[in-house]
Amino acid sequence: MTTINLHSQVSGLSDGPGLLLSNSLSTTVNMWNPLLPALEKHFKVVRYDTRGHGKSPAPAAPYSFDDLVNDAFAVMDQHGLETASIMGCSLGSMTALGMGLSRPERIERIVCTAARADSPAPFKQSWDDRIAVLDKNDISALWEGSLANWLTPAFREAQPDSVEQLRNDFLLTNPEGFRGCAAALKGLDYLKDLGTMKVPVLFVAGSEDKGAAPQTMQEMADATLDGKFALVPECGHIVAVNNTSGLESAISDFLGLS
Ligand SMILES: O=C(O)CC1=CCC(=O)O1
Repeated sequence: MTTINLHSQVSGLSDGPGLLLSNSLSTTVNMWNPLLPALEKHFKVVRYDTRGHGKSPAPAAPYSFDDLVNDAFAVMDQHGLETASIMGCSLGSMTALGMGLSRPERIERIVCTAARADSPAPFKQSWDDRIAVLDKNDISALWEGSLANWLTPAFREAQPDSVEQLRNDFLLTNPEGFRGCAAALKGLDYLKDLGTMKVPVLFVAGSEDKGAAPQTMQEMADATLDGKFALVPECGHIVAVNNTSGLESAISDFLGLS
Protein backbone atom coordinates (compact mmCIF):
# COMPACT_ATOMS: atom_id res chain seq x y z
CA MET A 1 0.00 0.00 0.00
CA THR A 2 1.47 3.40 -0.97
CA THR A 3 1.95 5.89 1.84
CA ILE A 4 1.15 9.50 0.95
CA ASN A 5 2.19 12.61 2.81
CA LEU A 6 -0.89 14.23 4.33
CA HIS A 7 -1.20 17.76 5.64
CA SER A 8 -1.20 17.73 9.46
CA GLN A 9 -0.93 20.13 12.38
CA VAL A 10 0.22 19.54 15.93
CA SER A 11 -0.63 21.53 19.06
CA GLY A 12 -1.13 21.15 22.81
CA LEU A 13 1.24 19.31 25.19
CA SER A 14 4.37 18.27 23.30
CA ASP A 15 5.02 15.41 25.77
CA GLY A 16 1.37 14.63 26.54
CA PRO A 17 -0.62 11.57 25.50
CA GLY A 18 -1.53 11.58 21.83
CA LEU A 19 -4.93 12.46 20.42
CA LEU A 20 -5.43 12.14 16.66
CA LEU A 21 -8.35 14.03 15.06
CA SER A 22 -9.78 12.79 11.76
CA ASN A 23 -12.13 15.02 9.74
CA SER A 24 -15.43 14.27 8.00
CA LEU A 25 -16.12 14.27 4.27
CA SER A 26 -15.60 17.71 2.67
CA THR A 27 -14.17 19.35 5.78
CA THR A 28 -10.57 19.98 6.91
CA VAL A 29 -8.50 20.23 10.08
CA ASN A 30 -10.41 23.46 10.75
CA MET A 31 -13.56 21.58 11.73
CA TRP A 32 -11.88 20.91 15.10
CA ASN A 33 -10.99 24.55 15.84
CA PRO A 34 -13.80 25.22 18.36
CA LEU A 35 -12.91 22.12 20.39
CA LEU A 36 -9.13 22.60 20.51
CA PRO A 37 -8.90 24.67 23.72
CA ALA A 38 -10.51 21.82 25.69
CA LEU A 39 -8.21 19.19 24.17
CA GLU A 40 -4.87 20.99 24.09
CA LYS A 41 -4.69 21.21 27.91
CA HIS A 42 -4.56 17.41 28.12
CA PHE A 43 -3.10 16.02 24.90
CA LYS A 44 -0.56 16.32 22.17
CA VAL A 45 -3.23 16.97 19.52
CA VAL A 46 -2.45 15.91 15.96
CA ARG A 47 -5.01 16.66 13.27
CA TYR A 48 -4.76 15.99 9.57
CA ASP A 49 -6.63 16.53 6.33
CA THR A 50 -7.91 13.23 4.97
CA ARG A 51 -6.60 12.47 1.45
CA GLY A 52 -8.44 14.55 -1.14
CA HIS A 53 -9.34 17.20 1.44
CA GLY A 54 -7.97 20.58 2.45
CA LYS A 55 -4.21 20.73 1.82
CA SER A 56 -3.68 16.97 1.43
CA PRO A 57 -3.04 15.38 -1.96
CA ALA A 58 -5.76 13.43 -3.78
CA PRO A 59 -4.53 10.15 -5.25
CA ALA A 60 -6.65 8.57 -7.99
CA ALA A 61 -10.01 7.17 -6.81
CA PRO A 62 -11.33 4.76 -5.59
CA TYR A 63 -10.19 4.56 -1.96
CA SER A 64 -11.01 1.95 0.67
CA PHE A 65 -11.09 2.30 4.44
CA ASP A 66 -7.86 0.26 4.48
CA ASP A 67 -6.26 3.16 2.59
CA LEU A 68 -7.67 5.76 5.01
CA VAL A 69 -6.60 3.70 8.03
CA ASN A 70 -3.09 3.29 6.60
CA ASP A 71 -2.90 7.07 6.03
CA ALA A 72 -3.91 7.79 9.63
CA PHE A 73 -1.31 5.42 11.09
CA ALA A 74 1.29 7.09 8.86
CA VAL A 75 0.35 10.46 10.39
CA MET A 76 0.79 8.98 13.89
CA ASP A 77 4.21 7.64 12.88
CA GLN A 78 5.21 10.99 11.41
CA HIS A 79 4.47 12.70 14.74
CA GLY A 80 6.13 10.03 16.90
CA LEU A 81 2.88 8.67 18.34
CA GLU A 82 3.31 4.97 19.03
CA THR A 83 -0.13 5.02 20.68
CA ALA A 84 -2.95 7.58 20.70
CA SER A 85 -6.63 8.10 21.28
CA ILE A 86 -8.60 8.92 18.14
CA MET A 87 -11.57 11.19 17.65
CA GLY A 88 -13.32 11.37 14.32
CA CYS A 89 -16.30 12.90 12.65
CA SER A 90 -18.28 10.67 10.27
CA LEU A 91 -15.73 9.50 7.64
CA GLY A 92 -13.03 10.19 10.26
CA SER A 93 -14.96 8.14 12.87
CA MET A 94 -15.19 5.23 10.47
CA THR A 95 -11.44 5.51 9.90
CA ALA A 96 -10.98 5.45 13.68
CA LEU A 97 -13.04 2.24 13.93
CA GLY A 98 -10.87 0.67 11.23
CA MET A 99 -7.76 1.66 13.19
CA GLY A 100 -9.11 0.14 16.39
CA LEU A 101 -10.08 -3.07 14.64
CA SER A 102 -6.83 -3.52 12.74
CA ARG A 103 -4.19 -2.42 15.31
CA PRO A 104 -5.84 -2.13 18.74
CA GLU A 105 -2.44 -2.14 20.47
CA ARG A 106 -1.83 1.37 19.10
CA ILE A 107 -5.20 2.88 20.06
CA GLU A 108 -6.12 3.93 23.62
CA ARG A 109 -9.70 5.14 23.13
CA ILE A 110 -11.97 6.07 20.25
CA VAL A 111 -14.57 8.84 20.10
CA CYS A 112 -16.84 8.44 17.09
CA THR A 113 -18.99 11.46 16.37
CA ALA A 114 -21.65 11.17 13.65
CA ALA A 115 -20.66 7.64 12.62
CA ARG A 116 -22.20 4.73 10.79
CA ALA A 117 -20.60 1.28 10.48
CA ASP A 118 -22.35 -0.21 7.46
CA SER A 119 -23.65 0.79 4.07
CA PRO A 120 -27.28 -0.20 3.44
CA ALA A 121 -28.76 0.24 -0.06
CA PRO A 122 -30.22 3.78 0.44
CA PHE A 123 -26.86 4.94 1.80
CA LYS A 124 -25.04 3.48 -1.24
CA GLN A 125 -27.59 5.13 -3.54
CA SER A 126 -27.05 8.54 -1.92
CA TRP A 127 -23.35 8.34 -2.90
CA ASP A 128 -24.20 7.38 -6.47
CA ASP A 129 -26.60 10.35 -6.59
CA ARG A 130 -23.93 12.77 -5.38
CA ILE A 131 -21.35 11.42 -7.82
CA ALA A 132 -23.90 11.91 -10.63
CA VAL A 133 -24.19 15.57 -9.60
CA LEU A 134 -20.40 15.86 -9.52
CA ASP A 135 -20.15 14.38 -13.02
CA LYS A 136 -21.89 17.47 -14.37
CA ASN A 137 -20.98 20.21 -11.88
CA ASP A 138 -18.19 21.41 -9.67
CA ILE A 139 -18.05 20.58 -5.95
CA SER A 140 -20.08 23.67 -4.97
CA ALA A 141 -23.20 21.96 -6.34
CA LEU A 142 -23.09 19.60 -3.35
CA TRP A 143 -22.77 22.28 -0.66
CA GLU A 144 -26.42 23.11 0.12
CA GLY A 145 -27.42 19.44 0.39
CA SER A 146 -24.61 18.75 2.84
CA LEU A 147 -25.16 21.88 4.89
CA ALA A 148 -28.82 20.99 5.45
CA ASN A 149 -27.77 18.03 7.61
CA TRP A 150 -24.50 19.41 8.96
CA LEU A 151 -25.79 22.26 11.11
CA THR A 152 -29.16 23.03 12.65
CA PRO A 153 -31.11 25.99 11.18
CA ALA A 154 -30.74 27.89 14.47
CA PHE A 155 -26.94 27.54 14.40
CA ARG A 156 -26.73 28.54 10.74
CA GLU A 157 -28.71 31.66 11.52
CA ALA A 158 -26.70 32.57 14.63
CA GLN A 159 -23.17 31.71 13.40
CA PRO A 160 -22.69 32.83 9.77
CA ASP A 161 -18.91 33.03 10.17
CA SER A 162 -18.72 29.34 11.12
CA VAL A 163 -20.88 28.46 8.12
CA GLU A 164 -18.59 30.50 5.87
CA GLN A 165 -15.47 28.75 7.23
CA LEU A 166 -17.05 25.34 6.56
CA ARG A 167 -18.08 26.44 3.06
CA ASN A 168 -14.58 27.66 2.21
CA ASP A 169 -13.13 24.34 3.32
CA PHE A 170 -15.87 22.38 1.52
CA LEU A 171 -14.81 24.06 -1.74
CA LEU A 172 -11.23 22.83 -1.21
CA THR A 173 -12.43 19.23 -1.56
CA ASN A 174 -10.79 17.71 -4.61
CA PRO A 175 -13.48 16.03 -6.81
CA GLU A 176 -11.21 12.99 -7.17
CA GLY A 177 -10.88 12.91 -3.38
CA PHE A 178 -14.65 13.09 -3.00
CA ARG A 179 -15.12 10.22 -5.45
CA GLY A 180 -12.45 8.19 -3.69
CA CYS A 181 -13.98 8.68 -0.25
CA ALA A 182 -17.49 8.03 -1.57
CA ALA A 183 -16.23 4.66 -2.82
CA ALA A 184 -14.85 3.88 0.65
CA LEU A 185 -18.18 4.88 2.23
CA LYS A 186 -20.10 2.64 -0.17
CA GLY A 187 -17.91 -0.27 0.91
CA LEU A 188 -18.19 0.49 4.64
CA ASP A 189 -18.56 -2.82 6.47
CA TYR A 190 -17.42 -2.59 10.11
CA LEU A 191 -20.75 -3.34 11.84
CA LYS A 192 -20.18 -7.11 11.83
CA ASP A 193 -16.79 -6.61 13.57
CA LEU A 194 -17.79 -4.28 16.42
CA GLY A 195 -18.32 -7.20 18.83
CA THR A 196 -14.59 -7.98 18.59
CA MET A 197 -13.38 -4.38 19.05
CA LYS A 198 -10.69 -4.39 21.78
CA VAL A 199 -10.66 -0.59 22.21
CA PRO A 200 -13.23 1.33 24.30
CA VAL A 201 -15.44 3.40 21.98
CA LEU A 202 -17.73 6.33 22.78
CA PHE A 203 -20.32 6.98 20.08
CA VAL A 204 -21.63 10.57 20.09
CA ALA A 205 -24.70 11.47 18.05
CA GLY A 206 -26.14 14.86 17.19
CA SER A 207 -29.85 14.83 18.03
CA GLU A 208 -30.85 16.16 14.59
CA ASP A 209 -28.42 14.16 12.45
CA LYS A 210 -30.28 12.20 9.74
CA GLY A 211 -27.16 10.57 8.20
CA ALA A 212 -25.85 9.07 11.45
CA ALA A 213 -29.09 9.02 13.43
CA PRO A 214 -29.00 8.65 17.25
CA GLN A 215 -30.84 5.32 17.04
CA THR A 216 -28.25 3.94 14.58
CA MET A 217 -25.40 5.05 16.80
CA GLN A 218 -27.01 3.65 19.95
CA GLU A 219 -27.22 0.30 18.13
CA MET A 220 -23.53 0.57 17.21
CA ALA A 221 -22.64 1.21 20.84
CA ASP A 222 -24.72 -1.80 21.90
CA ALA A 223 -22.92 -3.97 19.32
CA THR A 224 -19.46 -2.87 20.48
CA LEU A 225 -17.67 -4.91 23.15
CA ASP A 226 -16.85 -1.83 25.27
CA GLY A 227 -19.18 0.70 23.65
CA LYS A 228 -20.89 3.74 25.18
CA PHE A 229 -23.38 6.18 23.70
CA ALA A 230 -23.98 9.89 24.28
CA LEU A 231 -26.50 12.26 22.70
CA VAL A 232 -25.70 15.91 22.02
CA PRO A 233 -28.89 18.02 21.91
CA GLU A 234 -29.76 20.66 19.29
CA CYS A 235 -27.07 19.35 17.00
CA GLY A 236 -26.57 18.16 13.42
CA HIS A 237 -23.82 16.09 11.79
CA ILE A 238 -20.77 18.28 12.46
CA VAL A 239 -21.02 17.93 16.21
CA ALA A 240 -17.72 19.65 17.09
CA VAL A 241 -18.92 22.83 15.37
CA ASN A 242 -22.68 22.74 15.88
CA ASN A 243 -22.64 22.14 19.64
CA THR A 244 -19.06 22.38 20.91
CA SER A 245 -19.94 22.63 24.60
CA GLY A 246 -22.37 19.72 24.28
CA LEU A 247 -19.61 17.58 22.75
CA GLU A 248 -17.17 18.69 25.43
CA SER A 249 -19.56 17.50 28.13
CA ALA A 250 -20.19 14.23 26.30
CA ILE A 251 -16.47 13.33 26.01
CA SER A 252 -15.21 14.83 29.28
CA ASP A 253 -15.18 11.70 31.47
CA PHE A 254 -14.26 9.34 28.63
CA LEU A 255 -11.17 11.33 27.61
CA GLY A 256 -10.38 12.60 31.13
CA LEU A 257 -10.82 16.29 30.37
CA SER A 258 -12.04 17.35 33.82
O1 LIG B 1 -21.41 14.91 4.22
C1 LIG B 1 -22.43 14.32 4.52
O2 LIG B 1 -23.48 14.71 4.04
C2 LIG B 1 -22.47 13.16 5.45
C3 LIG B 1 -21.21 12.42 5.58
C4 LIG B 1 -21.00 11.14 5.24
C5 LIG B 1 -19.64 10.77 5.51
C6 LIG B 1 -19.13 12.00 6.11
O3 LIG B 1 -18.01 12.20 6.54
O4 LIG B 1 -20.10 12.96 6.12
